[in-house]
Amino acid sequence: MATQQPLVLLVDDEQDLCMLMQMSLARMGIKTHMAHHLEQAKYFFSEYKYNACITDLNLPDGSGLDLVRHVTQNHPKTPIAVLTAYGNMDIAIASLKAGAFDFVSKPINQQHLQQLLGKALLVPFIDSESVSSQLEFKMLIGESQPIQKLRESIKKIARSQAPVFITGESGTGKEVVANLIHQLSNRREQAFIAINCGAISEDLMESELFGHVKGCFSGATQDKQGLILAADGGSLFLDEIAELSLSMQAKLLRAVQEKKIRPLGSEKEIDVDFRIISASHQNIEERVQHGRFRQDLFFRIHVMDIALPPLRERGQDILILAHHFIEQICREWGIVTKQLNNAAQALLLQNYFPGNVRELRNIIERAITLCDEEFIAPSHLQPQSSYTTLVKESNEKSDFIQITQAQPLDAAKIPEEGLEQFLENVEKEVLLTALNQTHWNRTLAAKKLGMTFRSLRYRLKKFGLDTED
Ligand SMILES: Nc1ncnc2c1ncn2[C@@H]1O[C@H](COP(=O)(O)OP(=O)(O)OP(=O)(O)O)[C@@H](O)[C@H]1O
Repeated sequence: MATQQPLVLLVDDEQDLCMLMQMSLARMGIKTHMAHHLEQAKYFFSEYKYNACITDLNLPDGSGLDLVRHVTQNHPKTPIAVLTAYGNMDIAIASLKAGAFDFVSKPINQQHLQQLLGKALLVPFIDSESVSSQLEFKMLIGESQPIQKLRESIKKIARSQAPVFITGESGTGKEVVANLIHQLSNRREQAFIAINCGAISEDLMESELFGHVKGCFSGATQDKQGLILAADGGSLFLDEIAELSLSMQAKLLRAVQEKKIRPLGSEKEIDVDFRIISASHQNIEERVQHGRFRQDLFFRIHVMDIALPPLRERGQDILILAHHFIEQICREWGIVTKQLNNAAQALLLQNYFPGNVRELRNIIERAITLCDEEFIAPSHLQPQSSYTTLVKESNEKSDFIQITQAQPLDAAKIPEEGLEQFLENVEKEVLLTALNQTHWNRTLAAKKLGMTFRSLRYRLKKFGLDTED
């Protein structure tokens, strides 16, 4: 908490309630002002510098939501929380979307109020437009309309404590966005912990997330802190959350709801305060309908949502990102920055990019390796492998398209490359066909191939086709 006595504005037309909150906050050493009308609150904001504000939503001369917007716009450093009628989640969510920090349900629980203020006053929001825009433009490259709109939503979302759910195809930047939300939030001084739930095996998941105590299973030679506890005070990013098993979902729900965890083999529960940001490239609502994702967990993690556009729908961002990656890679490698010639730019603009921004980066990295001249040409822009643009219209000619078909099996002929290699080639072709038919949606591809997502990932890794690393 700030060393100077913090000043908080309480806005409610119920004077008794204001007094009650005033007494409760005074016990925390917090000084308060009271306003009973919207206009009065705005006037106070023009006269004083507040460390936080709590407002009712129904004010005699307007809505508390107006005050949330006013404060978000004009006093971005001040967290503002709203008072809502018990159980009115819709309005609470609308306030969070408008930029509110958090909400407190009436009748007010003193302990909750104090916790909320404690958190609000702990670390101030970034108040300087220039610092926050520097971060936004450095971490999230792109100028297209969807990206400009995204930056606006991220700024509002970063001001709240609410769980965020991010959807988007693989490689669209879900982790980049989750990290940016964290960096712009007042949790930025604590850890941002990212986990890919699809990459950790079921048996290890509980110990990874919740930790374990020494000796609770063979191999547990010492206590281990779980990732949730590592995110204490900060943000936990669960990528591919739909991959969690139902039993892990139940445990996670408890951690999110109760803000407590129990490491494997431990008797003791540990308090933990983390903001959950999750992501999936799958249709999670469909999984809820099919009973494969818990509805109660879905509601908990899905308070604010963000949908990321695929790269192919971001127009000139393809070139902006390509230039960004060229500069970044050439700088890292200590070589003179290269340029894309016109034909190379045109070629990039017509690519489908099933692997989105990650795929673009890989193509650029490879082009820089192949190109000895100053200008990168189409011949340097080799796709990640022969499958990259197979999803493009089949009659559209592109330098990217280099389809190699497995030769049909001639039963009378022994393959020259040997059985192992032959079978591997066939396996690879089948994987690529399934991936292309599903536009690189690995979950659908796995389904088509009658295998689990994990098994598909294992095979893709084996062939170096996993675009996820
Ligand atoms: N807007 C962007 N600006 C700069 N780099 C980006 C942007 N979007 C994505 N990237 C880069 O692309 C790569 C993939 O991004 P990220 O891991 O965030 O995608 P993702 O959607 O989380 O992927 P997955 O679903 O496979 O986990 C990273 O190297 C990231 O830095």
